[in-house]
Amino acid sequence: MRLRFTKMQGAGNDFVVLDATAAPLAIDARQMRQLGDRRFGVGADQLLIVERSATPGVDFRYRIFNGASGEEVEHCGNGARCFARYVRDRGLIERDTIVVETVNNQLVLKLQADGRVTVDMNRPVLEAARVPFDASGLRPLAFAQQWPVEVLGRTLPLAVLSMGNPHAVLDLAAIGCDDVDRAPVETLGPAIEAHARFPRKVNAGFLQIVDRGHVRLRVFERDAGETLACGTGACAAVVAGILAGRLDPQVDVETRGGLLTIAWPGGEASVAMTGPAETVFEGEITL
Ligand SMILES: N[C@@H](CCC[C@H](N)C(=O)O)C(=O)O
Repeated sequence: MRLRFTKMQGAGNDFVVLDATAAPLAIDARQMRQLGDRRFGVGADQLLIVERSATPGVDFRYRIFNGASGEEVEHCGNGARCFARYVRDRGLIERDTIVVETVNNQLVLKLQADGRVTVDMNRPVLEAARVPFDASGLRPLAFAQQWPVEVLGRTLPLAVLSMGNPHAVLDLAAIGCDDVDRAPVETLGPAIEAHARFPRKVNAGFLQIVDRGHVRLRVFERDAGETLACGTGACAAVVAGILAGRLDPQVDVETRGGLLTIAWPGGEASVAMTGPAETVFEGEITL
């Protein structure tokens, strides 16, 4: 099968985007992995399939797959911004405000005059069971979403929450690390990702708080390894920092691939994420 694709990136988190708005696309997990493969395919952290939506008031549906596993996932913040740029640049919609549904959510996206995209990421889910996180036998730490979790022989205070997909955030101050570049992402990342308390695995965030409005973040993503940025991970880290009383309601998140701005007033309010989204190249591949 020959397939046209668009390669995009949002803060260095990269995507292969496929257009299924005119006709359905039948791609299996093996073909997904081939598209995601950086040597035998195009190469991407995630693959996005754009479809029309049948739901009244919703413009599109977009599906997200991790490139390394070919598994479908619930949410992708950087992907959402690239999706918005994609449908607008291709003339699939004329409006600057777009409503899209994912497998478990509806999102509202807004293209800004400066080229960035703002996504209403909905409210964070803090109930452990809904992350999902198995908290049996554990007592929460000072904040309801923070749990003492045994990882590689040490107890880590992990903030556990869902942004539609599962996240565990480690404030590096808790392990005496003051520079995210020296965080033990390669060792703790895979151990947290596959920890038995997360039945659907988890994205592991490593947070350095610079000041109340500025953090640095690395994320070891579920089924993707460390990426240059993770949009849902940035939202999860800021929510965790705000709930811990360590961050203001608006925070600049410095990732290895670029800057994301996250705002959350707290409570039942939505998290807003603003950041870049760009097309890198287009092409055709035989699968
Ligand atoms: N890069 C993403 C998240 C992609 C999905 C994640 N790996 C998962 O399995 O949940 C983002 O920008 O949010």
